[in-house]
Amino acid sequence: MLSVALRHRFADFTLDAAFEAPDGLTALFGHSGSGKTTVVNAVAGLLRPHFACITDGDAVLTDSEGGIFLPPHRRGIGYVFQDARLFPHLTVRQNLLFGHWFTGRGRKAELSRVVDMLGIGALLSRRPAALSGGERQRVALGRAILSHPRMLLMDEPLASLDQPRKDEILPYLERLRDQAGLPILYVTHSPAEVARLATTIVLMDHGRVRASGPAAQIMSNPATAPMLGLADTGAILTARIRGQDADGLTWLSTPAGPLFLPQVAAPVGRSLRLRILAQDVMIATVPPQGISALNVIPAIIRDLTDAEGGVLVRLDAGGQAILSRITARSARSLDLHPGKPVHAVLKAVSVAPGTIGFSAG
Ligand SMILES: Nc1ncnc2c1ncn2[C@@H]1O[C@H](COP(=O)(O)OP(=O)(O)OP(=O)(O)O)[C@@H](O)[C@H]1O
Repeated sequence: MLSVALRHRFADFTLDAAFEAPDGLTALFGHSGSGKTTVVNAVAGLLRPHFACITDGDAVLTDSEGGIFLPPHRRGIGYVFQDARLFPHLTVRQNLLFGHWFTGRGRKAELSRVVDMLGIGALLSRRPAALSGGERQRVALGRAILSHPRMLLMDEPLASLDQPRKDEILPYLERLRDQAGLPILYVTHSPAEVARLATTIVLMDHGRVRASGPAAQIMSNPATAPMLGLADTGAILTARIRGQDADGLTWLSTPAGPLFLPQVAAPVGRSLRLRILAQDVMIATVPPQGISALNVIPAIIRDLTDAEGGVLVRLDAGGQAILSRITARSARSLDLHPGKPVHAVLKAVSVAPGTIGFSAG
C-alpha cells in the first residue's frame, strides 16, 4: 500500500494532501491546477516537498523529518506518460527490454506473459513510427511493467488519444489493474475513466484532498459523487453471473438482489463490475405493475441531498447503496424521506466491457 502525506508551498499555491493507495488503480481526479501532477512528482522523487512522508509498505521513499529522500532511479517506479516516449530507433522488442539485464528462460517467459497481456505480439519487430497511438501506449505500459516496479504512475495516459484508441487500450488497463498486484496511481480529468477504472478515488481541489476511499463508496456518496460530475454519478456494484436464460437474458446476483441484463457474453460464475447511473434510476412508492423495466429492487431511503436543481436520493438495497437523481418536485410529491420503503426502477445497467472475460472469477 502506497501512503502519501505531503505539504509544499509554491509562490501562489499550497499543496497539503494525504491519502492511501492500495493495490489496484487509484484515480487522482481534480480540475486543472488542483495539484495532481505535483503529488505524482513528489511520489516519483522529482520534487522534494517541504514536508513529506511517502511510504510503500515497509519501504520509505521520502521522510522529510527522518532526512530520507530516495533518488528517483532507486524508487522502483514505472511511469507511463501522456505521450509514450519510446525510443524511435529501437524496435518494440528492444524498447520493451531496454535497460533490463535479466537473461535466459525467465526473461523469455516474462516477456511473453507481458506481451500476451497487452496484445502486442504482432508488433515486436516494428519501430514506434509504424504504431498507432494506442499501440504505442500499450508498448509503454509493457516497458513500465517489465522494469519490475513496486508501483506504476500514470499521468493522463489516454489524454492524447481519440476515443477509438482509448476504447482499445482501456481493457488492457483493466487487466493490468486486476492482474499486476501493485498500486497504480492514475492522474485523470475524465470522470468516465474514473468510473470505469478506479478501485480507489482521491478527489483533489485547490491543493487538498476533498475525499478519498474505495471507488464504490465515493461514487455512491451524494456528498462526494457530484464532484465527478452529475452525469457520471451512480453506484458501482460487483455482480456474479448466475445463469444464461433461454430468452437471451443473463441472470446476475448482486448485493442489492438479482438483476437481469441483456445477454452478457461471459460464463456462469464470472464476476463483473456494474454501473447504475443515478439518472437511470426511478423511484416508485408502491410496487410498479405493467412496466417494461426488468429490474425493480426494493430499497429504503437513506437520505436526500440537493444537487444542482434536483435531488440525489441515496437508497439502501440489502446493504448496497444505489443513487437516484430525481426532480425536487417528484421528491416532494412522493413525500420521500429517510426510512421510507420504496422500489428502485432501473432503466439501464451497464457492464464495464473490460470485465467481461478478464475479471477474476
Ligand atoms: N515549479 C512550480 N513553481 C511554481 N508553481 C508551480 C510549480 N509547479 C506547479 N505549480 C503550481 O501548482 C499548482 C498545481 O499544479 P499541478 O500541475 O500539480 O496541477 P494539476 O492538477 O496536475 O493540473 P493539470 O491537470 O492542469 O495538469 C498550479 O497552480 C501550478 O501553477
